[in-house]
Amino acid sequence: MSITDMHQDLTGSERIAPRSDSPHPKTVNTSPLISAQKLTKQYGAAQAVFSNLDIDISEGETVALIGSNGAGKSTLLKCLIGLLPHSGGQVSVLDETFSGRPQAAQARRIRSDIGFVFQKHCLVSRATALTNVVHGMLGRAGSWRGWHQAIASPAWRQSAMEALDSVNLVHKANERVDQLSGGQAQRVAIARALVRKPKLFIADEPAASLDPKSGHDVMQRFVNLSKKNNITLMFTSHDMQHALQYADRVIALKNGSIFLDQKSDDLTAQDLKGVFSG
Ligand SMILES: Nc1ncnc2c1ncn2[C@@H]1O[C@H](COP(=O)(O)OP(=O)(O)OP(=O)(O)O)[C@@H](O)[C@H]1O
Repeated sequence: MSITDMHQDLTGSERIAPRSDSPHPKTVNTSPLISAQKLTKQYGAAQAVFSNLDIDISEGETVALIGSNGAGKSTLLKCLIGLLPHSGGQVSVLDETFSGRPQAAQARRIRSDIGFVFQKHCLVSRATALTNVVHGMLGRAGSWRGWHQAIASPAWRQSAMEALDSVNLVHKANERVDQLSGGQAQRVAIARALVRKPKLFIADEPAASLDPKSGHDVMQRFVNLSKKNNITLMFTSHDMQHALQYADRVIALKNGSIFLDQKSDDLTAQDLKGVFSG
């Protein structure tokens, strides 16, 4: 369902019921894993993308970041984990606190606790699913062994197989990624992120390239894995159904500010209407 269709469907203050197979209810630990105060980002001399944002994300939460094209979702994700320097304010993430950009050692520590999943899965298409999952270990000590499953340690290969198992793809371990469907490839990308045993998943439009059925399948698996392993998940999405159904909490950016920050269970159609209007 497109955003436009959803807006037409959602009228008044009608509540949006989670699907019966939704991962709700959720238990959420209260210690903040990410905390930003007065976060501001400006590219060069352009108008600030956002200003003075205050955000706290608790350990174990699943958070959807929504907003129109250009609202600043990807920029915010990157600023929150120090991949992009911010222009004002302060960020604490994974026990590292910085203003501007993290120091090199901080950046390494932060990155080592994050599993990334992107819209275009960014896998090596001519390599097997197993080798791609082993690639998740690149950046770890002795990581040259992460270039190919054949030179990976037995422990890493075992972890990679377990990660593939958790996305039900063990039977595809030795198939090249370019022989897999889009949904299967995205599940390999999730396994590659999971094998790092991260504390935080950062996912930019993880289901945007997929058809609706595969998109739901990938999101369902992704959220279930996050909950099972107590991994905090922040994902951006243009799909309101995904945001409502799979996130504990929805944050909407609009005109450089936080337009809405609510538990998904409490969100009404009326709340959502304004995110994309005006
Ligand atoms: N590297 C960059 N240099 C300059 N401006 C940038 C850069 N990256 C993003 N921007 C600008 O920052 C604003 C926010 O972009 P961003 O990609 O964060 O938005 P978004 O909400 O993720 O958009 P979309 O939904 O289209 O992916 C846009 O105006 C964009 O043009």
